[in-house]
Amino acid sequence: MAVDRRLSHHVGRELSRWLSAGGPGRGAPVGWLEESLPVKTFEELFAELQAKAAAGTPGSGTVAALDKGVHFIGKKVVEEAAESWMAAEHEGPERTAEEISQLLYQVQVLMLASGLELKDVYRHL
Ligand SMILES: N=c1c2ncn([C@@H]3O[C@H](COP(=O)(O)OP(=O)(O)OP(=O)(O)O)[C@@H](O)[C@H]3O)c2ncn1[C@@H]1O[C@H](COP(=O)(O)O)[C@@H](O)[C@H]1O
Repeated sequence: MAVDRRLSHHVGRELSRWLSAGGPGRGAPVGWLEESLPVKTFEELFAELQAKAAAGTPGSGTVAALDKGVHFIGKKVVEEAAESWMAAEHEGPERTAEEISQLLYQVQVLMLASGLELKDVYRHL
């Protein structure tokens, strides 16, 4: 079930990005979709999550997670860290990258739940 939900989240996110990028184009070359997908950086994702948290955006998984609190979010961080580790050992680089992206997302949600901004963390790097 976890894999189904993750796949559905991934497909939905990619479809939404594809539509934002203009959807199907006449004569689009093979591979156009993959190559035209915008890349979301760590900073851009954090700004997006901050804005959703501040607005209490309806339907946002981030807002729902923040409502559940640090204990719930902390467990998600540990879950995604373990899945990243397992993917790195057994599932190859593509799956590892996917799991790490989810780990980075959950870490950002934990930062928001803790009242931290990027600069608060960056100064320790
Ligand atoms: N990168 C992510 C991302 N990675 C994981 N998740 C969610 O984090 C949750 C936990 O992921 P799992 O795959 O572990 O979930 P699960 O185990 O299948 O299910 P449960 O643990 O929830 O039962 C799921 O609900 C995922 O959908 C994410 N949710 C959002 N983002 C990004 O955050 C942005 C804002 O999202 P919203 O706040 O939902 O609009 C999006 O545009 C995305 O870019």
